[in-house]
Amino acid sequence: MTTSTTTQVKRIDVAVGVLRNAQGEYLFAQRPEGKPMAGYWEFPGGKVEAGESIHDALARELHEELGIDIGGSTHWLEVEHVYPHAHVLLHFRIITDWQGEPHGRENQDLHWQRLLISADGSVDTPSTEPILPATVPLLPRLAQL
Ligand SMILES: Nc1nc2c([nH]c(=O)n2[C@@H]2O[C@H](COP(=O)(O)OP(=O)(O)OP(=O)(O)O)[C@@H](O)[C@H]2O)c(=O)[nH]1
Ligand SMILES: [Mg+2]
Repeated sequence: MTTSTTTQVKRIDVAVGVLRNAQGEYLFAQRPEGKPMAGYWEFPGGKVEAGESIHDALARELHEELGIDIGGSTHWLEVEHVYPHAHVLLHFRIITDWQGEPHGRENQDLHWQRLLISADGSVDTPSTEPILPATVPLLPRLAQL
């Protein structure tokens, strides 16, 4: 029996795919109804299952969510974030090589967006607002790659 009154939420590993096309645009997806933080935009991806590598989880998630098959993926960075609904460790990987045309297989809207840095150093993403809070601070770094 536990005597603690605090709720310990287990940290979840999430594989996140940063898809960049030949025009230098990045793919965003809108979280569908029924998921936590529905309506927020994100990079596609999802939870890593037991025994999976991050790359394998990403390949599976992008097939499930977008109907594409990725070639390689390159580690970019990791970010930890605590939401009311979850404590996540996000593993971002960059992908430039895939087969198939991404389409929303879970009724999510998709949008390819160029990342332009504005005068104050932030990135304008007018077509994909709001973006998940843990992902927003990474956009200026991505725009400079
Ligand atoms: N895919 C993705 N998830 C992100 C990003 N930023 C961020 O904080 N997250 C968080 O990471 C978690 C991703 O889990 P998910 O609910 O999408 O997982 P999933 O695709 O396996 O969904 P499912 O469990 O409904 O099948 C969420 O808590 C989400 O808020 C991001 O840019 N992309
Ligand atoms: Mg997902």
